Amino acid sequence: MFELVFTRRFSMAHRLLAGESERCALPHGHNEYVRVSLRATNPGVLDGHTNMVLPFQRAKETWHRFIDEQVDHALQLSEHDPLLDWFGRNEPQRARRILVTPGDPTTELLACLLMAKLNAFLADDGGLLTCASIEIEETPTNTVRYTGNPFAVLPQPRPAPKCWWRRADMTIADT
Ligand SMILES: Nc1nc2c(c(=O)[nH]1)N=C([C@H](O)[C@H](O)COP(=O)(O)OP(=O)(O)OP(=O)(O)O)CN2
Repeated sequence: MFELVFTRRFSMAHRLLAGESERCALPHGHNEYVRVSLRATNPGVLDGHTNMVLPFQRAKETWHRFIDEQVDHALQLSEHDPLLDWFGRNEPQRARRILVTPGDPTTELLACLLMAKLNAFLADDGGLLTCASIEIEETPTNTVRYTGNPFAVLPQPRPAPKCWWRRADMTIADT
């Protein structure tokens, strides 16, 4: 079966409060790569004319716009992080650039949130493709890969329509 594989780079900052590492609890940044593999939902044969699963541009346009305009240079914070309140009170304009996660914004969580978001975009575009796997290279030495259904592992803190990763829009938070 064909897979269309697209890679995008983004910069981000986060901190992890619930784990054991004091180092990770201080805000810090990474330049990351996200690589997605897309499969046809109803695979067919090449037609002898266009010979495409789908034009690359159509398959990746909304996704790359989301990564470039919303994820790139966003600060990622847990919805329990007190820094969220600080930004809301002191820099409300910048608070809109915070990607808010259900619990600590680890690479595992981000991979599944982004996969769910991509699948929402693909479903909204006719459901011709679905994301089969995602990889996030957090650092040159650490990569997380997820294959399968992201909802099998994602927390569900609120009803589905109130979770930004389930909506086919450009939101990165629910507040
Ligand atoms: N399972 C996870 N463990 C860790 C995550 C994560 O998302 N999932 N994230 C971090 C921190 O973000 C940390 O900044 C990166 O990890 P670390 O291994 O400390 O990165 P290094 O660049 O220092 O890696 P080296 O290969 O040791 O140079 C921590 N853990």
